[in-house]
Amino acid sequence: MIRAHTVEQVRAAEARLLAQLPEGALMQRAAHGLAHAVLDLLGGGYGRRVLLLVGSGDNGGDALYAGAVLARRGAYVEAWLLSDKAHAAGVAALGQAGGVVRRLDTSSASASDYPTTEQPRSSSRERAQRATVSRRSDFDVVVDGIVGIGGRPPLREGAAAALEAVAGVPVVAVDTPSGVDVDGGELVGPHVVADVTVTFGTHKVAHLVDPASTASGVVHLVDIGLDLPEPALEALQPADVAALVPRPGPHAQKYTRGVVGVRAGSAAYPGAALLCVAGAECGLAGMVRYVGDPSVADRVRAARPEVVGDGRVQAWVVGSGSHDGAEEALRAALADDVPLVVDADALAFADRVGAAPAVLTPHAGELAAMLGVERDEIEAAPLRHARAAAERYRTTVLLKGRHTLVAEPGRPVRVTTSGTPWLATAGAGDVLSGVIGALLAAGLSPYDAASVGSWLHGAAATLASQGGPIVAGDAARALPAVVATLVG
Ligand SMILES: NC(=O)C1=CN([C@@H]2O[C@H](COP(=O)(O)OP(=O)(O)OC[C@H]3O[C@@H](n4cnc5c(N)ncnc54)[C@H](O)[C@@H]3O)[C@@H](O)[C@H]2O)[C@@H](O)CC1
Ligand SMILES: Nc1ncnc2c1ncn2[C@@H]1O[C@H](COP(=O)(O)OP(=O)(O)O)[C@@H](O)[C@H]1O
Ligand SMILES: [K+]
Repeated sequence: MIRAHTVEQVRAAEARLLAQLPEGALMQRAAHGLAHAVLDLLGGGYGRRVLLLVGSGDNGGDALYAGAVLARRGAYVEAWLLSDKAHAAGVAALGQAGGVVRRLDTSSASASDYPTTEQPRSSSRERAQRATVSRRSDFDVVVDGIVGIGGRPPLREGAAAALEAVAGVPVVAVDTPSGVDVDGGELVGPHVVADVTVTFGTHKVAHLVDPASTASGVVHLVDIGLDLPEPALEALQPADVAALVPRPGPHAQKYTRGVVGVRAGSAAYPGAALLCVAGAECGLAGMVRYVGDPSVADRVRAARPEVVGDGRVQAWVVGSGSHDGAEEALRAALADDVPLVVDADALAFADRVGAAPAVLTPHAGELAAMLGVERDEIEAAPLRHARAAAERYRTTVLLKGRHTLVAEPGRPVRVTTSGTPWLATAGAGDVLSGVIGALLAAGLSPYDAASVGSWLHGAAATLASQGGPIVAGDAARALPAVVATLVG
């Protein structure tokens, strides 16, 4: 499991640890982890050219101490101090290791004000090294130590101008890309876009949740020994999914494995019925029933001979492509008093679900309609809105997107990091609702069914895609192979 904690949780854990350790020990752990990640990225230290952007807090301290390690490994390291309050001991350490420190006046900053070739007092060895640093774009890497968990977004003007001055150089962010909303994962103004983020102790919400996660690049976690409580957010990993995926026991029967019923599709959208059934037929439940318009039911049975008609089920999937039959389909499903997946057209009636165990599966547009806000507000703050919807409906809400979120009152939000943008294709959501229904029928809780189903759906898309285009049915067909690799 990958876990992410809030700034407040990290600070509390850090305070407990600091009380037991010699002064500065924690920052040294962080700085060494950071330096080694930069060395890995650069393939070594000698002859490499590193620029540190240093803010006023401990985030800058981490960058400066890491810079000292890199300088001792033979790198040319230059620090631009963006504040006159930069970490004093870190500045001294970098100087002693042979690094170059520049104090910048960020009050009048524009990108063109930043240093290019001219260098301050220096030894001949330093001058010789620096001769290779002829243009600002000649740095091999920028280490973003502007702000970490102490930052309040957006980035201040001076820091933003410094960034602009080195645009195009790969960036390693210290702890978080500076300027992002660390706990909310929102982007509210200028911020760093990192290639790699080296974080400490635990992931932060912004590393996993969109839109901020797109600014984090590859996230590398350095263990600094924090003892942490239940996280704010978690991302299932293959081993977690494998532990949760239902398997038939030696004496399994189709009924003990669970029966999933599908009330989806309509004469207007027969394909939704086929795709939802294809997801439900991933093999994780014992049987699939289909109930709907007779012409659609004929097509489902023709395509899928295993599918049977109405009868007892352990879970219903309702709404994908149901069109104007959604309200009636939801009413009929609710009458059975079993867990259900409420998708697409049925989401307009989500209030009727009441206390029934359920997974609501909106995309951003559907959630916008449910909450009475604009779609772009959901896209700018998916975590906030997924949580709000889970509270409003008192149930499990799965908000679809690049990093799908599963929110349930009182539980860490689960974020799906499997998948590929090729999955953004018509009907993919219908397949997802079917898979989640199968997992509910097999006995998983709504929270586990939603997060495991979403992970499998993303992994199946990646497997089917192989880096190229797919249609929704391709993801459905790849589901059994994904499950096989997990449980095999
Ligand atoms: N908490 C922990 O467990 C650890 C923290 N460490 C480092 O310490 C960092 C936190 O340090 P601090 O609490 O000193 O805070 P930061 O260094 O993250 O930032 C605080 C400083 O940045 C300035 N600032 C705030 N918003 C800004 C903005 N939008 N633009 C420019 N400047 C802004 C503030 O004036 C403040 O002085 C972590 O992110 C991490 O890098 C590590 O050294 C080790 C362990
Ligand atoms: N950029 C993306 N990267 C990865 N997955 C995506 C992306 N955009 C959408 N998806 C996934 O594709 C599916 C689309 O579902 P949905 O929007 O309901 O489409 P439809 O209504 O056509 O079935 C969801 O599972 C969603 O998480
Ligand atoms: K940073």
